[in-house]
Amino acid sequence: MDMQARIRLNFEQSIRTKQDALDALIEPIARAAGTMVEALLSNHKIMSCGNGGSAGDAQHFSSEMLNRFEMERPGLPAVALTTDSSTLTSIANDYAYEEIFSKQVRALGQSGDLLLAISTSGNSDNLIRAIEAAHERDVTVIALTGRDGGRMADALKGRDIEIRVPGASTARIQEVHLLCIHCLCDLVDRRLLGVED
Ligand SMILES: O=C(CO)[C@@H](O)[C@H](O)[C@H](O)[C@H](O)COP(=O)(O)O
Ligand SMILES: [Zn+2]
Repeated sequence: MDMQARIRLNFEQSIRTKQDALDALIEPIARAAGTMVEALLSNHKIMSCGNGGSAGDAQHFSSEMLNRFEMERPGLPAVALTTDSSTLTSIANDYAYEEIFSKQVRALGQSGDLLLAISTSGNSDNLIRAIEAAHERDVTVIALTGRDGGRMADALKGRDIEIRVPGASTARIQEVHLLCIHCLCDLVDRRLLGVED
């Protein structure tokens, strides 16, 4: 396959994955946005985490909360657990890589806060541990997953929400995760600012 055909295929697969996800994800995204608005209005914060590209997504989300998305508004309380290299390396070095997020959730998480946990496979151990730590702290989890939801889907409980992208390719799932994150930011802004349409 030549390069141009390959590019066309990537675009087409990305479009198809988004199209397939639309009907399945409208309801959980709306519910997750409602949960975020409720938490933010009660002065709670949103922590976020993920590995690799999903670490970038976690930071993408927190920057749009802390700074702004598309509308002018005060910054909102969010913290990406993926950014402090001293904390990440010391936890991984002294304990285990699996603990890099859970230890931060135990230190920072307070009852009523939220954790946005992002994984395409749903099987990353450090995210499973972060979810367990969130439950210990009465922190509700919003999970962006893919494939069959993996072990993360099984770890969720109570008011937790899973936004599971139907698909098998990590890259394509990540592309839909970013769209979900932008939907969440858009809905949060509109609800907080009272924009009707
Ligand atoms: O961005 C990509 C692939 O597109 C990679 O960096 C990918 O995020 C990494 O392999 C992650 O470790 C995958 O973790 P997960 O999505 O299965 O939790
Ligand atoms: Zn990637």
